[in-house]
Amino acid sequence: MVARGLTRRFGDVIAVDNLDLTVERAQVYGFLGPNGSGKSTTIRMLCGLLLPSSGEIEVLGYKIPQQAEALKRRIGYMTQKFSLYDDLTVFENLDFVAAVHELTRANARTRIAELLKVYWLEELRGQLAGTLSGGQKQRLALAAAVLHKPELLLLDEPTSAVDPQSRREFWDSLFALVDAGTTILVSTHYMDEAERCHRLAILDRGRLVADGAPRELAAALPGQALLVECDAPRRAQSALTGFTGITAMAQIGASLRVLADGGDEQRVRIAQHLREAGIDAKVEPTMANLEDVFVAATRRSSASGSVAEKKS
Ligand SMILES: Nc1ncnc2c1ncn2[C@@H]1O[C@H](COP(=O)(O)OP(=O)(O)OP(=O)(O)O)[C@@H](O)[C@H]1O
Repeated sequence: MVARGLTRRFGDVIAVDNLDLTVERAQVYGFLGPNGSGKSTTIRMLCGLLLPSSGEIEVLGYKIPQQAEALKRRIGYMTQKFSLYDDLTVFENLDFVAAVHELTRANARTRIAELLKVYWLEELRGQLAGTLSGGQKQRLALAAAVLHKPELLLLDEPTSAVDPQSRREFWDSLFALVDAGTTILVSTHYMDEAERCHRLAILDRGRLVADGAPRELAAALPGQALLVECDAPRRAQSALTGFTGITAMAQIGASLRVLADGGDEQRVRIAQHLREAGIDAKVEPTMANLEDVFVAATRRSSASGSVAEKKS
């Protein structure tokens, strides 16, 4: 999948701003971004549900939106909102989806039996979908989305309504699909899910602010992540507020995680500043994680956005 200069405006709002993306086959490609950053709008354009204002998209060899109808037969789409019928049973929902995809009766029965087994739905086959738990609904929705064996699966925040155990099981199912050759595009708010993607695009206010493999992104983080250990992390945080070269701070349990520009001299300056404020603290470098990458990328983008706004 390749997108170049992908842009979508809604009136004055630029929901997606000049996005360039390349997604290889049989990978999980993630979109990570805050609310309103353009994840859903991007996914909807990539699967031909929404027209771009400008830009070019090619998915599985089809030009989108011109050949969107042909593409639709080869993709599956699942959103955070449960979009099946509450008053049909698990089996009836899958049977309905099989009819939409025009499977023969015999093929539908074989495929549904397979899906009920793979997604642990056999015992629930006669239960009304509306009475399923969040995790069960999501397994049913995934079964429905892959019923026609799509080559590409687009998932828009599929795990936002389920517990951590169900999320883990859901991701196991995604990797099983990838092993079978499916390409998966998934948007998420969760850092642990983002870490599991082969590659990741970080969006902020419609713009691509970073992309790459999660580990590469963490390794390429400009500046450094520091851990401040002391008796009074809240006091340390307020002492460091406004300190030049600090991008972000967050209290993690009894310590303070600091994202700072520069190298070791900056770490020493921070330790010195805390000492002068009467706080006895150990300031040590720590491994950057994806949350650091996310915070640094979105802060950088806000800073450049405000410069652009001032200029205009
Ligand atoms: N149909 C629409 N009409 C007008 N504005 C829209 C429409 N769809 C999206 N937007 C706007 O476009 C921007 C991006 O929204 P989008 O839903 O793509 O973000 P998102 O990253 O998926 O957010 P969330 O995580 O909250 O789902 C927002 O400012 C939103 O209000």
